Amino acid sequence: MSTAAAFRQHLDACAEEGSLRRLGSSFAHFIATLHDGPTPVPLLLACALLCELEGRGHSCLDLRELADDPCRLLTWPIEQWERLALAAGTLPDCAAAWQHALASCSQVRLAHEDDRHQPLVLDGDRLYLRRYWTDETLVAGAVAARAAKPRDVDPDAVRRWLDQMFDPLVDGGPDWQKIACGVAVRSHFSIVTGGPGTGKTYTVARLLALLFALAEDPERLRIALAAPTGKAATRLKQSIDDALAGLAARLGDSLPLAHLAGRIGAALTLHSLLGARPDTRATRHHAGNPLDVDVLIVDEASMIHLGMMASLLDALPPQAMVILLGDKDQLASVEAGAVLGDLCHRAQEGCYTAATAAYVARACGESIPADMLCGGSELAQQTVMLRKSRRFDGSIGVLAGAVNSGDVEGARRALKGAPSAEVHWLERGRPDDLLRLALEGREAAGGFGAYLSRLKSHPVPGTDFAAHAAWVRDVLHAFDQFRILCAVREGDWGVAGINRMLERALDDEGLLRCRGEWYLGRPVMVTRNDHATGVFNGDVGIALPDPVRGDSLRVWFPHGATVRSVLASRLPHVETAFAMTVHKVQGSEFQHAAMALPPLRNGMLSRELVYTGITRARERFTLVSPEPGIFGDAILKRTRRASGLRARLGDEGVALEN
Ligand SMILES: Nc1ncnc2c1ncn2[C@@H]1O[C@H](COP(=O)(O)OP(=O)(O)OP(=O)(O)O)[C@@H](O)[C@H]1O
Repeated sequence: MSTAAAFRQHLDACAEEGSLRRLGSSFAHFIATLHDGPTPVPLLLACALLCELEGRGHSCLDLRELADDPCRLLTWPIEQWERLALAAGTLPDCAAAWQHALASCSQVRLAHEDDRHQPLVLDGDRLYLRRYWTDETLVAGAVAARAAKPRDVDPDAVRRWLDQMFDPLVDGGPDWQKIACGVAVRSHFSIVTGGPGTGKTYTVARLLALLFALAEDPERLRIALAAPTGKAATRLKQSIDDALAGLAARLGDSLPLAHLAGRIGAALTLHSLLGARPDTRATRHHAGNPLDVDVLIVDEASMIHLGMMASLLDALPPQAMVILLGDKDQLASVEAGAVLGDLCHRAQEGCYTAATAAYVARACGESIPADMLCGGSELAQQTVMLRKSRRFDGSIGVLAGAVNSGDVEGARRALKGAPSAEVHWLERGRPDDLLRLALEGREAAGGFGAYLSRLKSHPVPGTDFAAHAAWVRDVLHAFDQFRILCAVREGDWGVAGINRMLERALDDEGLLRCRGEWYLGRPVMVTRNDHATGVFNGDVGIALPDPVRGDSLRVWFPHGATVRSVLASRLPHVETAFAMTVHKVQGSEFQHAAMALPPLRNGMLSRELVYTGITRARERFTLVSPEPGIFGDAILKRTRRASGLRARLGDEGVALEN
């Protein structure tokens, strides 16, 4: 048997025992079928590792890191790597040698060469699956071009309006919200990033008002609002409507803002905006059939994966401006890429040029601190980080800040609040503690108490539709007061186990009759997009009676200011949602969030995951963990995702910590 064939068998064995993704060994086999003669072993290994890392969200294989520190790259123990390396025989010993070994393979395209539809692309010391290289190239190109493409604005007019919209800061400047508006309005691409409650939507509402004020014909300005999930889209629209209503009152007759704001349609999910087609990556809107918009605002941009960002930018007409809103420190998308994190890589430092500072001084009346004038890419000039939280000025904010900066001791101190405090830690907790929190809360009518009591007051069948819809809205709202957030899916501390435990307890206590698959009050999360019923992955609804036929259960979902429903039996792809993974609650907030960390160190635990979980809590946050050390370990571990976006945008900066 040739060395290549023997190595392929070894990859199969690794897939069989679960140490490598099965897709990785299958892809290596596929590549071998395209090769005349025995396939070079480094190519087979690179294919398997590329797929392995793609499954963990990386967009490419970093050959430099593979050569220098494969265990760090793969987060494998040394023995696991050595076993694979031994089976591979002699491997290239540096990034240049890896490049050389791969560049001669016919299945690998060199980025600067003509495309012959090879499945792999080698770009410097990064190896890509073709699709990710194409997406990354498109995103980098579109972002750089749009950020550099100026809009024709009069800085003095911008200043006049901004001064009307913002009060001078009492605690000193700079007013980053004002700067964000001034900067965004001058180009076709911008980012407003900031933690929860820093005023991203407050700011973007002012930006919209500014655009109306500066437009020659504001009546014709086409504005679209979008977010990755239905829930985030609904929140965006609600927050923007509220902020515009407040601003309209402030601006009075100087701008017919209430009238203009009324013309902004509902916020859509990105899937709906782009016209995603079932079971394909194709969308109705693309460069050949662009979106019909002048201004696109996209919230919760940290959840957008590379492929989606590529589709979004491809579908934007050249004259449209796009503004991304999001928290760069939150968990990245489930799928490959950490696009917002990459684009905002230097947002903390600012990296503004003297020209930006001069524009900001004139258009916003603000001065950028000297230590932020280190110069940077066109994108850096269009990126503004909001730094002051208006919502989290108490313990939740202190905790989130400590976690975000990797300050384990500070985070531990912040967590040690009393049971009645905003933040509380059940060290050496057990799954039963989650049960108690869910059923009793930390105070009267906490946990799911409000939700369970609203459920009981359901109208009799045949009541008018409006009363039924009001009750459904009330139940959905009450359900959002509390949620259990899990880091993992499996085991006693995973969503499946905790949901089962809760259903049993609710049934035992006679609070819900959790018998069979569907029961009245079952909260569910959709796990797959279904165009036929119009529900999307991540949508959360509750099984409640039909308004007419009381014995038939429908699942009710929030739908803008109203509700919509689907017959429960038409929703095969759902799971119970008393407990949800932190990934799935991104874009949502709860009055009280209780986060469960599992007892074992797990690849899923990271600083971003803990930070995202904490910042889902509006008023109360409880951490339940059986092993105190896990929390500290988690916040010291940063998510690392290989990508070439930073380098392409000229914002590489410092290397990522582990
Ligand atoms: N400059 C300001 N002056 C007064 N209130 C403000 C200001 N900025 C924000 N707020 C208020 O702070 C709260 C949070 O603002 P906003 O919802 O815009 O934050 P956000 O960053 O979008 O939050 P999230 O990430 O949770 O969506 C809102 O009640 C908003 O009205």
